[in-house]
Amino acid sequence: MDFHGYVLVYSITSQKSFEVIKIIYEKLLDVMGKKYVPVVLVGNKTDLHQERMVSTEEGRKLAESWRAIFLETSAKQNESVADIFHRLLISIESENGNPQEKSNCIIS
Ligand SMILES: Nc1nc2c(ncn2[C@@H]2O[C@H](COP(=O)(O)OP(=O)(O)OP(=O)(O)O)[C@@H](O)[C@H]2O)c(=O)[nH]1
Repeated sequence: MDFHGYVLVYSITSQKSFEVIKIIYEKLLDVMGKKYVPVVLVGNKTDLHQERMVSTEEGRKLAESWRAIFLETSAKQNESVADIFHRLLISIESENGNPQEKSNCIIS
């Protein structure tokens, strides 16, 4: 099977999940033998903002260091979930050298 991009999700309420996602990313690059892979980094569970352990800034900085897209979501409240896949597809298209406007992939 051919993989083109990845969605890596951590919980904003868990520092451990944030650390684990870094390890997963490194292993991913290692296995694929690449220096770059299209990734959307997702901080999930924004509805639990009172239990937040990972700041938005930390997530954003990590994504920047990977040249990844960064989003915070609440799967529970279905907030920005469709956006994850839309933006991943744009990132994959761009990696493949296809400009966004030429894409005929539609997500609804
Ligand atoms: N409040 C809240 N809970 C969520 C959200 N997304 C998932 N959960 C809950 O988090 C728990 C773990 O969700 P899973 O989908 O099983 O995620 P997982 O990565 O397989 O979790 P683990 O197996 O615990 O590592 C479940 O109880 C979900 O209902 C969210 O956006 N907000």
